[in-house]
Parts: sequence; C-alpha cells; structure tokens
Amino acid sequence: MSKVLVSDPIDQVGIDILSQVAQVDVKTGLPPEELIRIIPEYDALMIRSGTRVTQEIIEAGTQLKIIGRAGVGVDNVDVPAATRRGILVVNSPEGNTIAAAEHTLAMMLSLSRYIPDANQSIKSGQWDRKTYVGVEVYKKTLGIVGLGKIGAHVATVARAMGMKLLAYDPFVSTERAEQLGCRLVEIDLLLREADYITLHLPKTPETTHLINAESLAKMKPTARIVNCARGGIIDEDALVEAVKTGKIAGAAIDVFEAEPLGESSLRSAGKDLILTPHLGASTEEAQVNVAIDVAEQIRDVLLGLPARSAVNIPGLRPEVLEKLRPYLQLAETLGNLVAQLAGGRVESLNIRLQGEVASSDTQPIVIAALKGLLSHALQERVNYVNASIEAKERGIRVVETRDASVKDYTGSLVVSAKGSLGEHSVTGALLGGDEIRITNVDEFPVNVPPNRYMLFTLHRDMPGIIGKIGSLLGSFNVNIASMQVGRKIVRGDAVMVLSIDDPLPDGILAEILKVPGIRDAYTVTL
Ligand SMILES: NC(=O)C1=CN([C@@H]2O[C@H](COP(=O)(O)OP(=O)(O)OC[C@H]3O[C@@H](n4cnc5c(N)ncnc54)[C@H](O)[C@@H]3O)[C@@H](O)[C@H]2O)C=CC1
Ligand SMILES: O=C(O)C(=O)COP(=O)(O)O
Repeated sequence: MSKVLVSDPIDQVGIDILSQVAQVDVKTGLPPEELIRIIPEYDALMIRSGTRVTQEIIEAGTQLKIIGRAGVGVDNVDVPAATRRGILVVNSPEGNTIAAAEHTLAMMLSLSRYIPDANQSIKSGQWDRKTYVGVEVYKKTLGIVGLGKIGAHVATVARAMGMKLLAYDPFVSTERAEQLGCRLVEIDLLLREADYITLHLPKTPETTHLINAESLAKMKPTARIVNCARGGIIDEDALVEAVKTGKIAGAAIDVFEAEPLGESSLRSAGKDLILTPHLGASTEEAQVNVAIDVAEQIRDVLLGLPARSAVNIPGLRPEVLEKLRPYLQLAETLGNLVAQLAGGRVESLNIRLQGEVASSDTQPIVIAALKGLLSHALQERVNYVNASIEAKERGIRVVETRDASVKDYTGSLVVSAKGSLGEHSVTGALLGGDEIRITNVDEFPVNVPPNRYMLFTLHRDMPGIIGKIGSLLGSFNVNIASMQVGRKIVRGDAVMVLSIDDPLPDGILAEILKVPGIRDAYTVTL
C-alpha cells in the first residue's frame, strides 16, 4: 500500500480521500532534518505553505512520486529539483481564490477604518472615537498588481464598492482588464495614482522587492498598500520606514519574507500597519476546496491516473488529455521503437504530426515521444515530468512539424531519430480511434500492431529469404506470431517486421545478418 505524508494542517476531508488508497500519516511541524529522515518511506507528500520542500528533501524522497500543495503558491517547493527527479508537483489553483480575495478586501477596509486598533482600544477599557476617524474607499482608485484569479475577484468586488480600478499585469490583455472594469497601465502610473494598491502576483526573481524604497517614494502620502500575495514582493524594511515616516498612509500585510514572522520592526509600526499571520486561504470553505482538490490528484496519481493541475508538466488538462491519450500512447511507442532502431546516443528527434492530430496541443505528444525515446536507456526513471529535461541534458535536438493535409489516416505521427546506428524513421496511426498500427518503417509501408518482442530486417526482396529467416528462428526455438514484408518496388529493397513470442536469444542476430540478401537486422523490445 502506498504511503502519504501530510506535513501541514489539511482538512479531514482530504485525509479521508487519501485513506481510500494509501496509508496516511499526518505529522505537522516537523523540523527539516526529521522530514529528511522519514521522507524515504513515502510515495506522496501533501503540504501547505508551512513546509519548505528543499532539494535535500526531494533527493531524500527516493519513493516520492508526487508533491501536492493544498493551495496556490509553490514557491516553498524546489520545483526544478522535483522535475529533475520526475516528481509531479500539483496544486489547487482555484480552491482558495475567494478566500484570498475576501481577506484582501477585509484588509483594505480594516486599514481604512482602523478596525484592529479600535477593537484593541475598546477591549482595553477605552471609548476613543477621535483617534479612529477613517477614510472611505468609495470613489478612490485601487491599483491591482497582478490581475489573475484573485486580482480579478478583488476587482469585481471593489468595482461594486464604487472604486476606480487600475491594473498592472504584463501578461493580461487590455480586453480582459476592460472586462473587469480596470484600466491597464504601467506600474509607475499605478504607483503614482492609486489610493490603494493591492498585490496579487507570484513571487519570482523579477517580482522580489518589486515594492521597494524607490517605488514607495512614488506613492501618494495618502496611499495604502495590501500584500496578501507573497512575502518578499515588498521590501519589509523599506515599508516600515515609509509607514513610520508618513511617506505612505498605511499597509496591511498577510505574508512575510520569513514565515513564521520572527523579531521584526513590522510588529511595532503602529495602527497604520496591520498584520495577519498568512490567513488569506484560511476559511473553512477554502480549506475544504483545496484539500479535496489536491487529495484527489494525489489519489489519482497513486492509482496511475493523470493529475489535473500539475505545475511541472505542461498541457495535460483532463479534457486535453482525454482526447490525446491514444496519441500519447502512439508517440511513446514510436519513440521507444525508433530509439532502438537508431541505437544509443540519439542526437535528434523529429516528430511530424499529421492529419487531425496536427491541430492538437502538441507539447504533450512531443513529451510522450521523448519519454518513449529515453525509456530504453532510463527505464522507469523517465516520465512525463522529466522527459524534456532529460532529453535536453543529453543534448537531443527536438524538431516538431505539423501537416494537417495528410489524410492517409485520421491522424498519424512520423517519428525519426538519428543515433549511433544512423537515422531511422517510423510512422504510426490509430485504427478505430485507439488501436496502434505501425504503418511505415524507414519509408517502407507496413501495417503491423506493435508487439513486446519484434525483429526488423532490411533486405533485398528476393525469393527464399523469408523462408530462411523463418527456419533460422525455428532452429533457435523462437515462435513467430506474425510477419509482414513492406517494399516499394518488386525485387528492390524491403523491410520485414516479425512479431515474436519470446525475446531473441543471444547470437541469433549475427546469424540473421549472415543470410544472403539481409542488409541490416534490429531486435526491439517494447
Ligand atoms: N495569502 C494567502 O494565503 C494566499 C496567497 N496567494 C498568492 O496570491 C498570488 C496570486 O494568486 P492567483 O491570483 O491565484 O494567481 P494567478 O496565477 O491567477 O495570477 C497571478 C497574476 O500575476 C501576474 N503576474 C506575473 N508576473 C507579474 C509581474 N511581474 N507583474 C505583474 N503581474 C504579474 C500573472 O500574469 C497573473 O495574471 C500568488 O502569489 C499566490 O501564491 C494565493 C492564495 C492564498
Ligand atoms: O495558496 C497559497 O498560495 C497560500 O498562500 C495559502 O497558504 P496556506 O495554504 O494557508 O499555508
């Protein structure tokens, strides 16, 4: 039975889903060295933002197949290290969107009306109505940095509250921004014009300290900023300085450069700086959503099924996958076959997508062909996650072409590879939607289903040669399941494709090559 480690607090509904297929151990708050010690036992790891999944942990996780982040941000996971090891990383892209957006709006209103401090004041016995005179958000300008899922919901609600909206997001179209009632502008203009600024973008090397002393200096002295995205997008020291000296009017911060927040000047910055301990996703609804979303994906992957929100494997949305699945199998089979015909040290892989498949999302098909190509050398160490990286690290050049006009079959793939045994090419198509047929080998037409053990020969088309190969295999006690010859012209060159029931015994290939008329012979195991 598979084993899943849950190392952050996850709603019980997620644990129940995982328990259908695995032994689930919930161990939260583990120090890194303890996690490294126990991780080798586990097939899956389920986390939130509390666990840092470093390269060291990933390398220690020799059985790990999947890391599930019950939330959005995967900046606490070394995704490249997981990818290299072929470990799938999945998240829940939408499960906590509303929770994070509502927390942002709560922060914005709390900042405007000093609710945290006023609450503190009355609870300590006072009745102070002078200190806490606030400001309205109505008719004020809100600048949204990052107009993705959370930013979009914040825009919708803020618009309903009568706010004017600016947005900065280099990856969003003007039409999309307009649809949300936002004017898409450059960041400088947003910083200068906004009364409120809210951040909803990932933390990356480019966005680290996006808000620093220089950008804070551009903001209005009456402006307030909210960060419910990621710690480190704002330079905390510069922020404290800007709030304390009145360069800006206030800030509300849910996420921190280092979490949990330790000793920090943020804690003593006064009523204009509001802090919450990374609570953006902490609603009952969001925690149920993300737990179900990620637990289901972990369960599926442990059962050998695909995940719907993989971070490190492109283009595999379930609806795309369903349509492509037979072609992925075809691409993998052809990649595996051509790798064995081309021999070791493959330098290049050409893949041509023909007919209906030419208009599909081709990236998964190319990855499947690479997985097949590398599977002979790497066995189960190559998978959909690391196939592209493994190919790149081996210097394999990948060329992809499409030709929708080819109509021989509904859809077909031509996969060619150049390796130590020269350049070889195989074509395959699907019969009846999902049955694989090899339809061409090195330009010779054939029509054979793939078989676990196969023998391919290139020979001169002349009487007697088929009989000789048949008796030779018989003398080695090899049973032939099917045999087919493909040729372009009578008595020219031809290929013979044999499906055999057992692996070819050692030495037989050398004997086959001695048969007059045989130019080349290859054994293939699929
Ligand atoms: N405080 C909390 O508990 C939570 C925080 N988050 C964080 O909120 C952030 C946003 O999440 P979602 O809206 O779900 O993500 P999303 O992927 O839907 O949106 C992110 C947006 O940021 C934009 N973006 C990327 N680089 C940018 C740049 N350099 N400048 C401006 N925009 C840029 C993208 O184009 C995208 O539209 C993430 O950092 C996520 O980790 C999410 C959930 C809860
Ligand atoms: O989903 C995210 O990106 C979050 O920041 C939420 O973090 P959490 O799951 O509450 O530790």
